[in-house]
Amino acid sequence: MSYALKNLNFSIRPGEKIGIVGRTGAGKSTLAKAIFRMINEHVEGSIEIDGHDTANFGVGDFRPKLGIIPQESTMFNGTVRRNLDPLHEFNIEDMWAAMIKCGVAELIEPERKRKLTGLAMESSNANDNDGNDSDGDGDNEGFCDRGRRLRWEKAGLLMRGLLLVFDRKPNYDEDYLEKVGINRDLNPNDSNFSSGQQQLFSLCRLLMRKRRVLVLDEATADVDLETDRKIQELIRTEFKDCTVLTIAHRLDTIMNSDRIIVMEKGEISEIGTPQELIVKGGMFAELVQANEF
Ligand SMILES: Nc1ncnc2c1ncn2[C@@H]1O[C@H](COP(=O)(O)OP(=O)(O)OP(=O)(O)O)[C@@H](O)[C@H]1O
Repeated sequence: MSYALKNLNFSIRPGEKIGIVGRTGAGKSTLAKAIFRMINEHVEGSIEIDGHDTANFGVGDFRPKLGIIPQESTMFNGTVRRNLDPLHEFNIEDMWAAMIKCGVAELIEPERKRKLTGLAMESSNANDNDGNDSDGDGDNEGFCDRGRRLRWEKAGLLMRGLLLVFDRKPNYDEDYLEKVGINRDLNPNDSNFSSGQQQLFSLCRLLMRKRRVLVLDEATADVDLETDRKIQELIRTEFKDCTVLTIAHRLDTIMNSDRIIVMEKGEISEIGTPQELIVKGGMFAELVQANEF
């Protein structure tokens, strides 16, 4: 029998960021599936997490500790909200915070940025309606109100600035989110979202759930370079304590990894830091030189 994976023997330290590369059919996705025990037949050897052989656990015991963004991101029939939280595990605030971080919020509410900066204007207009010289006696009450209004506006802007600096979000309520479309129905069969945008949804799901081991299988293959960079930065900050295995087709995506695994015909042909592998002059160095990603 010919095996899709063979002679694999390696350890990954807690919190390590591992990039996995290799040519098509080298066994990268099979490795990810093996970690998740999505392959159970014809398996020899063992995979241990925290010193425990995963074969001794029920899948339900350890899968909640793992997270994966597969090559093909999936959208379900149902609302945006159901797509992110099918089991109703999260409150709306946490969901919205994750959506903002991943850029999903802007997909369902394209005018989000404008609204954030425009709110001060709205509050100013609201004051105009009920604050200006309301008794009509022509005294300088309007002037006083204007001064007060300006102070409120400044305080509002300052508050918004602080919220942004500390990465907090304004208090969005259900009505507001209903209006921007969190309960909008998505039909996976129509072209509501591009495949890159669907990958952002998958990332969002992952961000809401704290997993200790993550596997990203070409998770950003369909997003543009700029978005990919932002996502990698997000992964570095949000998942800094997690062990992350990133299968990538783009050099940029994995160049900041702690170590790189190069797969070839189901085996590990090279393993080491990116610098070590470049100096070594093997397949990884060739891929870098040819920029073959
Ligand atoms: N379910 C399966 N049954 C039999 N062979 C399989 C199965 N899944 C994958 N293989 C084979 O295992 C090998 C590795 O496939 P795998 O999808 O892991 O490669 P990969 O490195 O992820 O490729 P790609 O970059 O194209 O996604 C291939 O030869 C493939 O044909």
